[in-house]
Amino acid sequence: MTTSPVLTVPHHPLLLHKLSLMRDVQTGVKEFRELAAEVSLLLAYEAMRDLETEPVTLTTPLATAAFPMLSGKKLALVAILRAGLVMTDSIVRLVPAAKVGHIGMYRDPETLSPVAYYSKLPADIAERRVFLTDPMLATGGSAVAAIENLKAAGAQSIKLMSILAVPEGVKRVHDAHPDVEIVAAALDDGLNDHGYIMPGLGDAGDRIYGTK
Ligand SMILES: O=P(O)(O)OC[C@H]1O[C@H](OP(=O)(O)OP(=O)(O)O)[C@H](O)[C@@H]1O
Ligand SMILES: O=c1cc[nH]c(=O)[nH]1
Ligand SMILES: [Mg+2]
Repeated sequence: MTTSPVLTVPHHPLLLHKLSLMRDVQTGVKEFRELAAEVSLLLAYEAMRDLETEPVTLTTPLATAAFPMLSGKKLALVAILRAGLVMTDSIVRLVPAAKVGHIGMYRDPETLSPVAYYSKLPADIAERRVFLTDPMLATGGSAVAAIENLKAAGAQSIKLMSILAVPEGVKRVHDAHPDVEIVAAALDDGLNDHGYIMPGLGDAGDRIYGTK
């Protein structure tokens, strides 16, 4: 059976409002970082909608009955550095038993190709559902390289969580990895001549960490 690649854009008012504040050039580092963390939680709510549960018998103060608890594969959150870090740092509060991996990668400003400089992943990543985080899915080069890294390490179930995506980035990821579902807060128009998402929010890493 073949299935179509999945892109999910939740269109939730809270998510869109916070994303609009992130886009505003007047928003400073502290507020941008806080908003990125909040948007990440809302994205995780959507991305983790299909986590498995099983009934577990519990006793409330009034009755004993079966209630849903998470079951199935354990989770791994993997950040593409730097900008993905703010997302995993936030989401891990929702799923504190998740293991956290890091893939260091920056995009060469001339070629727009990803340059990998670090990788540390959970040893049992093959047995975990992986949520890969990077706020910006632009050309898609970084995400495709990170997914290749994850699959080479054995990962079998991967979802990509991005705050902003553009159609060319989504297509590049899905052409290379049709099994990877993408969850994004918004799908913007496209890329400018420097590979930046338009209208976008600028350089996510620089806005999170106050660098230039
Ligand atoms: O889809 P792509 O065209 O590959 O671009 C997206 C990448 O660019 C940004 O990282 P950046 O290179 O700025 O690194 P940083 O997070 O360290 O700032 C962003 O966080 C993605 O990783
Ligand atoms: O718009 C963009 C594109 C790539 N990386 C960013 O941080 N922003
Ligand atoms: Mg950057």
